[in-house]
Amino acid sequence: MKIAPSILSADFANLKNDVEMTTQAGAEYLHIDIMDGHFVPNLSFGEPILRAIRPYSKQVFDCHLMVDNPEEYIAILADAGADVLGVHYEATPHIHRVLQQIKEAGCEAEVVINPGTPVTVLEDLLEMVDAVLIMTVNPGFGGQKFLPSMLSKIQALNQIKNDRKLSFDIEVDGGINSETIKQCQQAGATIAVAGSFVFNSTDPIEKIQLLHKVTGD
Ligand SMILES: O=C(CO)[C@H](O)[C@H](O)COP(=O)(O)O
Repeated sequence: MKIAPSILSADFANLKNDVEMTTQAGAEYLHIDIMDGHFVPNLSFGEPILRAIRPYSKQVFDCHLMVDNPEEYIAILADAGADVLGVHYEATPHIHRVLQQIKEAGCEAEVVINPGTPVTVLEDLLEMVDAVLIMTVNPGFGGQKFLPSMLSKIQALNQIKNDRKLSFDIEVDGGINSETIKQCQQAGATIAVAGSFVFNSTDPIEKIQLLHKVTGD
C-alpha cells in the first residue's frame, strides 16, 4: 500500500519542512489538493505552491483537482511538476478528453469520483487511466469521518479491474487512519491519502510509519 500524505493538513508556514518530513518518513507519494471555491466550497492553493515545493521532494506528486473546467489547468500543473493529475468525473462533460490531455502532457491520468457517483460511470474509461480515486468523504475539507459505505464501491471497482485484467491503482481519500486504511486495503485499494491523521499529530513521522506497518509494508 502506498501512502500519500495530504498537505492540505500541513503547516503552511513551514511547508518545506513538512514536505521533507514526509519523505523522511518513507511516504512514496505526496497528495496535493487543488480547490477553486466553485467545484468544492473551499479554496486551497495551486500551481505556484506546487512549483515552490517541487525542488524539495522526489516523491510522486499526486495532484487532486477539485476545480471546474479542469482542462484549463493541465498544462500548467504538468509544467510545475505534477506526476499524477486526478480529475473529477463530475467536473467536466468531457472527462475522456481531459484524461487524454493529461497523458499528452506526460503525466499519469487519474479519474476521481465523489461518494454519490457509482463506479459504473467509469466503465468506458478504465482502459485509459493509471488510477481511480474513490473519495471516501465528500471533497472540500480535511478532517471528515470516513464513509464506510464506500468500501463496497472499492470492492466493486476491484472486481471489474480483476475481471478485465487491468492494473490501475485504486486510491482512497478522506478519513483515512490506521483502522480505515486496513478496511480499504482489504477491499482492493492500493494507495491511501491521509491528511489530518498524519499532520494533526505530535509525531507525523510515526503516523506515516504506522500506516505502512498496518498495511504490511
Ligand atoms: O481531498 C481532500 C479533501 O477534499 C483531502 O485530501 C482529504 O480530505 C484528506 O484529509 P483527511 O485525511 O483529513 O480526511
